[in-house]
This record gives sequence, C-alpha cells and structure tokens, in this order.
Amino acid sequence: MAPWGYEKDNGPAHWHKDCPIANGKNQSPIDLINGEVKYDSGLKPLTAKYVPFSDAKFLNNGHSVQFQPSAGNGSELTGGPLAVKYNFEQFHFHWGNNDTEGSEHRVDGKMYPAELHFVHWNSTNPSFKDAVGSGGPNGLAVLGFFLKVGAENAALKPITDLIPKVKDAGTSVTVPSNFDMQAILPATLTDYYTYDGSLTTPPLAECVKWIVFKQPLEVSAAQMEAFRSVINRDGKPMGGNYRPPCPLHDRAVKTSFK
Ligand SMILES: NS(=O)(=O)/N=C1/NCCS1
Ligand SMILES: [Zn+2]
Repeated sequence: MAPWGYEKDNGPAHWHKDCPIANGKNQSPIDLINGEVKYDSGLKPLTAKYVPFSDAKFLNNGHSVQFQPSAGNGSELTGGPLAVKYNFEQFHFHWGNNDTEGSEHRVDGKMYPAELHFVHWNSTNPSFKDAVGSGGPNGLAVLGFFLKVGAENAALKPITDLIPKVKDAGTSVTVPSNFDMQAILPATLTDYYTYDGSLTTPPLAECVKWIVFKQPLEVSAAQMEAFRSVINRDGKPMGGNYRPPCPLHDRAVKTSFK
C-alpha cells in the first residue's frame, strides 16, 4: 500500500489492511453525543505544566503540521482522569478545506473547522514509543481542542506564522525559544469529555486516554487559511486530514461537567 494518507486511494477506508486494529472496539475519533455521556463528579481538573523548549521544530510530516521538541524538558500533564504523570511529546493539527469540516471528534454530529492535539506519554514507560506499545488505554494522554473561526489566536500566532515555511512535506523550521506553549491552553482545564480510545492515525494503537475539551479555541480566518495552504506528500492541499468517527461499541464517555 502507498504510504497512508487521506486520499481516495490511501485514506481511512484502506488503513485496516496494514493496521487491522482499525476495525477494533476502541478506535478514535468518535462522535461525542451529549445525550449518551455520563457526568463523573470524580473527574478533577487537569494540570498542564509546559516549560519553554530551547530546541523544537515545527514540521510538515506529509499528513499534519507538528510542533516537536528534540527531547523532554519536564513539560508534563497530571490530574483529571490520569493516575500518573504524562510527559509532553508533541502537538499537531487536523483541519478541513472549508469551515464546515476538519475536526476528528464531533459533538452531536457537528464538526469544527479544525482540531488541535497535545500528545503526552505515560511516564512509567521508558519512552514515547514504549508507551504507544504498552497495551491498554493508559499509554498516551491526548488533549483535544476544537478550533473555531473568530478572533486571532495570539498564543498560536508564532506557530501559524511559521506555516508558510513548512508548506511542503518533509520541511521543518526551528521554533523560536521564547514560544510560550502554555499560553495556548485555557487558564483552567475544566469541562472535558474523556474516554478510552486510539491513535487516529496509523498504527491506530488502542493506547490513548482521550480528553476532549468542550470549549473550542478561536483562530482567525487568516490563521485557518494558513493551514489550508499546506501541501501533503501527494502535492495536494493537506486539508481533510481527519479520520471519520468510529463506532463507540461498549465504551462510556464521561464528562467533567453536568
Ligand atoms: N491524531 S493522534 O494524536 O491520535 N495520532 C497520533 N499518532 C502518533 C502520536 S499521536
Ligand atoms: Zn491528531
């Protein structure tokens, strides 16, 4: 199979051939149906502590654009549904070619124009790779933020301003060391959906504690257009790099809000 992607000949409907877990019972993303979720008063707020990285790249890997530090620096996530500390690994985006599509998770069937994923790995593992392969839903913790079009996002501007420099697959650029990743997050990480799922890209490992925030972040129309100028490994616009929702099967989606 040609390397996986989101085109007709290599998109989500093909992924099961290399990754049979694609048809598993704990796949992501899902449609978050408010009438079927269950409030859990035991879910505490999350705490993300992000330390500025001295050596991070912003890159185009052919299927997303991604902020990737060269090594850990003590940036970590704790609390919420998590039993242990998770180390920050990377963040990346999924988006559409117009404002009616682009997010991976949906809320009552509604898609947002984009979705931002902050990826963290369970610190009881020796590495990110081991955490992915550790089996069970606690290897990774991924924070999902919906993006909607509105005011310019000043915290994401240093990143969206770099997009023209990584327009083509396989390109990367160094991120200025004064980039403040913490500023992207809302002040308090409350009001989220959480469920056990998978990576939404191959290898689709069922190793993810998903934490999807109810409140979207805003980005400007110009920032959305920057994403839509990115080219994928087939030389086409990367927009549409989202997997459709997967069956919930017998999983429960819990919420930290009523
Ligand atoms: N979109 S996603 O965050 O579920 N996929 C990933 N693949 C490798 C690390 S995160
Ligand atoms: Zn993702």
